[in-house]
Amino acid sequence: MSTDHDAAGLKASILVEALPYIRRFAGKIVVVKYGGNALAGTSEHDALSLFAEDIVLMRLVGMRPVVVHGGGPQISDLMKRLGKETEFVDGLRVTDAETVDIARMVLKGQVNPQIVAAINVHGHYAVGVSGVDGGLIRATARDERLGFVGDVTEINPEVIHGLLDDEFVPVIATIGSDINGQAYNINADTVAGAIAESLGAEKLVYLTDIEGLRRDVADAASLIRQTTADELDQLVADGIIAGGMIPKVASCIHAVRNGVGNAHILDGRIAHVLLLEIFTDSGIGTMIKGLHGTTGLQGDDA
Ligand SMILES: Nc1ncnc2c1ncn2[C@@H]1O[C@H](COP(=O)(O)OP(=O)(O)O)[C@@H](O)[C@H]1O
Ligand SMILES: CC(=O)N[C@@H](CCC(=O)OP(=O)(O)O)C(=O)O
Repeated sequence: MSTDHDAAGLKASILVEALPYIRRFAGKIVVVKYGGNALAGTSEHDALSLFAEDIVLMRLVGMRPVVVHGGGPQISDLMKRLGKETEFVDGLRVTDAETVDIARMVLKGQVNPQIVAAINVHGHYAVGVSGVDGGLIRATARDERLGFVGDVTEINPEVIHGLLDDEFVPVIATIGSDINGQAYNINADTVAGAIAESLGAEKLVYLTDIEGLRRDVADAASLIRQTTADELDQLVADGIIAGGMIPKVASCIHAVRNGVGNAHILDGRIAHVLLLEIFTDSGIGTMIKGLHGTTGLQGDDA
């Protein structure tokens, strides 16, 4: 009997703890980058279902989530099946004409509808778009040695505002185009940051395959719970941020210096990690504090 009461009390206290955050974040835009690795976790279907539940819950309590997704491992899989070699330079996939077609097929044809469908199990919430739709992402070639890898030159967020105003959850595949209609393959981390800035998002959240930033990649105990753009500049200069973490951290630094409230790096493999970050006092993962951001950390400006 008393255990039943304890369990019920715990459930109630979790809901009560969420209340101030539900109030605070009502109407706020949260850009969530869902990496291909998070999607390709041990149990793909379960990981995606849990993620979809979090997005739907955020939307139902009045937040305005925007999903930007990757699909790197999935592009590599198809390339392998087609007998094509994959080559990365500084974390970016060397993209010839055939590879940009493959990237477009995988991102807009496979990963995007998978995420949209998982969200829409719960109702008619999600709409998938690519950066080509509504001229959302204008891009230009980054470096001719990388082929059709794009740098974002401009974000035209009208199509996203339209979807948000109609209460949809935009799900964005990161293919952009130049003024001549040429498609480019763009790193999803970079796009998420640029979109968060253009929307003046309250939060930019990266879901990845590690619990957050570490001072020493090999030491789980060195997790950084809260940091600033200035401190991150130093960690980058010291070579502590490496590999696939570099574009995430660069985007977080840029975003919090350009109007985004806070940025977060979280472990997408943890069940309901988004809810744990947004709706609990303790938060989770690494938070990069912006100038205007509010935090979920106890004793802060809650
Ligand atoms: N300082 C650091 N703290 C945490 N992870 C780091 C750090 N430096 C490099 N990494 C690496 O970055 C990886 C996440 O980047 P990546 O594999 O590209 O993720 P995703 O596929 O989700 O975009 C981690 O698994 C980790 O190995
Ligand atoms: C230019 C470039 O490298 N583009 C990425 C786009 C997908 C992506 O970024 O996916 P993740 O977030 O899952 O890594 C690629 O081709 O893999």
